[in-house]
Amino acid sequence: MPKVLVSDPIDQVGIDILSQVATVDVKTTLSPEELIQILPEYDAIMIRSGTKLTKEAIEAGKNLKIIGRAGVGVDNVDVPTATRMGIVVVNSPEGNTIAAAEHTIAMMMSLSRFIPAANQSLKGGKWDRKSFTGVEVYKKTLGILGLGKIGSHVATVAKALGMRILAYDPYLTAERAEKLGAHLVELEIVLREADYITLHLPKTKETHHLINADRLAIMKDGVRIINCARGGIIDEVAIADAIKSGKVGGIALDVFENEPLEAESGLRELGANVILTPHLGASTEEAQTNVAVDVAEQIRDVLLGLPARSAVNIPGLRPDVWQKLKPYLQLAEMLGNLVGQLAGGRVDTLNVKLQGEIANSESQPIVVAALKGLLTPALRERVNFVNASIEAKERGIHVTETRDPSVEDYSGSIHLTAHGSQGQQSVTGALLGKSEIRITSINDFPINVAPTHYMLLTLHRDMPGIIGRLGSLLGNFNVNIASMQVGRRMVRGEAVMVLNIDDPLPSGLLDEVVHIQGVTDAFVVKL
Ligand SMILES: NC(=O)c1ccc[n+]([C@@H]2O[C@H](COP(=O)([O-])OP(=O)(O)OC[C@H]3O[C@@H](n4cnc5c(N)ncnc54)[C@H](O)[C@@H]3O)[C@@H](O)[C@H]2O)c1
Ligand SMILES: O=C(O)[C@H](O)COP(=O)(O)O
Repeated sequence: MPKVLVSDPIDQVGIDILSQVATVDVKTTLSPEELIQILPEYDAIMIRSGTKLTKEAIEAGKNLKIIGRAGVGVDNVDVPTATRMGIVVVNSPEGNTIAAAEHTIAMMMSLSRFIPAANQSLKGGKWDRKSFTGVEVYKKTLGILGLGKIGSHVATVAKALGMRILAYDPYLTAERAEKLGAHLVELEIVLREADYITLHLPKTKETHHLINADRLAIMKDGVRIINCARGGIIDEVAIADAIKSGKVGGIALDVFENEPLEAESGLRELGANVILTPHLGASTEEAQTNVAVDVAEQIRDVLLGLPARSAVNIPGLRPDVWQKLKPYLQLAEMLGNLVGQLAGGRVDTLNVKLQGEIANSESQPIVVAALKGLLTPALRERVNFVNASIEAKERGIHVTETRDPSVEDYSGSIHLTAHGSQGQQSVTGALLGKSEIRITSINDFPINVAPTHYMLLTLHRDMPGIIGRLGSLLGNFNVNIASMQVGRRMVRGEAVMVLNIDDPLPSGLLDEVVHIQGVTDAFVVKL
């Protein structure tokens, strides 16, 4: 049974799903060193934001097949290292959207009405009404930085509260923003005009300290800022100074540059207009059930050899799409392997052409499967669907894609052309029925061959006696021929012959095959 480590608190429903297929160890208090020590034992790990999967930790996880993040942000996972090691990284992109958006609205209302401070005062024995006169959000301007899933829900709710919404998101269309009742504008306009600013961006190099002293300076006096996205998008020193100077009227932070927030952090010292929560955005019963089910199901599926639906480092496939594509993925992988072996030396370019009904399908998984096949002779089990593209890129293999829905020889077919140090080779394959794989052309010679483990291919002149001479040669070396096919474009012209053989070709025999009169080239293929 595979082993799964759960290293952050995850809803029991997720553990139950994992237990269907794996031995599950829940260890939520591991130090980074302890994690590195035990990670080699595990096939999968399920985490939240608490566990840091650094390069060193992932490299220690020699047997890891999948990292499951029960939540959205994968900034605590070194995804490039996981990808290079062929480890799928999955998350739950939508499971906690509503929870995080509602926490944001709660933060905005709490900032406006001093609810946490008033509560603390009352419980401290006071009846102080004067200190806690708030402001209304109605008719105020809310600036949303990042109008993705959470930002969009915040916009919808804020609109219903009567707010004017400005949004900054360079990757979004103005039409999408308008549909949400938001005006898409430049960052500077949001900063200058908003009464409230809320962040819903990923943490990236560009968003690091997006809110810094210079940007705080151009904001409206008394602006209130909410960050339920990621620590580090706001410069914490700059914002603390802006609170102290009165430039900023209030801040509500759920996330911090360092988590857990240091005991001695200056943020803890600030007054009633500063609200801090310990990364609670996703902490609702509903969200925790959603993300646990979402991610545990993906870990279970990957351990069973099925695809993940929301992988961040390979194209995720819905089960129905995967069912349809699966035989084509096998076909593409076989063809990639075949064309790579025919090409022999270094391959510089691979063209993947999708023909017939498959031409309108999602191409990326098929391209990845072809690359996996192409690289398998060199990399063996080191290459998989996760790292095939990156391995190909690192080897300088340029991939092009074309589509031709008009090809009707078979319902759907895949044509691969490899250019490399030893010239150009091409192969085509199709499905017979729903899933039987056939090689249907080699270097544009039409054939119809079911691929087998060992094959011998010749390029030769179509002339009497050549098949007999090849048959006798193999017979003399005790190589059994299972089937044979010849493909030619014209009588007595160039031809290709494919022999399915039961045994590997003895060493040295290929040279003798090439020396048969009329044979111009020969290849041994092992699939
Ligand atoms: N506090 C929590 O517990 C909690 C819970 C869930 C998500 N999150 C965090 O909230 C953030 C948003 O999550 P989401 O699910 O809405 O993500 P999302 O991917 O749906 O939305 C992010 C949006 O940010 C935009 N964006 C990216 N780079 C940008 C840039 N440089 N400037 C402006 N916009 C940019 C994208 O175009 C996208 O529309 C993430 O950082 C996520 O990790 C926090
Ligand atoms: O990115 C997320 O999903 C949130 O930050 C939630 O993090 P958590 O799973 O640690 O609550």
